Amino acid sequence: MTACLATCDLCDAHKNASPELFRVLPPVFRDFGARRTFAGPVVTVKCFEDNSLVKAAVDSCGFFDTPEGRVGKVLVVDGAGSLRRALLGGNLGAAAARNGWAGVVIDGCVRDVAELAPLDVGIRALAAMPLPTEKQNQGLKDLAVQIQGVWVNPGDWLYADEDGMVVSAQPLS
Ligand SMILES: O=C([O-])CC(=O)C(=O)O
Repeated sequence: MTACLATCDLCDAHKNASPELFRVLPPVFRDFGARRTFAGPVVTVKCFEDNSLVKAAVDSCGFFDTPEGRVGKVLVVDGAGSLRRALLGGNLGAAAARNGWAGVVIDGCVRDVAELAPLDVGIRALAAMPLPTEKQNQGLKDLAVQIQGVWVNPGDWLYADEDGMVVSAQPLS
């Protein structure tokens, strides 16, 4: 299991680090899953009101095994902050939990809030929106994305807890 470090402690230790190494996401995300604290290496998707690649990601294996134990990954979705469509709902959230993802962070919306609430996976998004997307296989994956103005790169480490979310170019200890 990945150690979940307190974001406040990480900020105390790294607040003067260069933004290439350490970034803090703006405090505009709501918590929708049962896992309030999560951390892991980042995988990215960029899409606009089309969650085809979000579905493909959460349907795939969300972890890898190391000699120190299992490491769950964090899917970071640049949805351009759209409040018009939901990029993840109960089915995709359940897939993320089942496939061992540590968390899903969406710069956009989710739906099926009651179904997401008990899932053992971190889920952060801007808001709830009942409208789904049209899946038309549009989007990009494994690229640097901007989440609320903050760069997040594939392979960065994301740490989330009740105080917020931080991103580091290296795993932190
Ligand atoms: O499939 C979708 O577009 C989102 C959804 O409703 C779900 O994950 O259950």
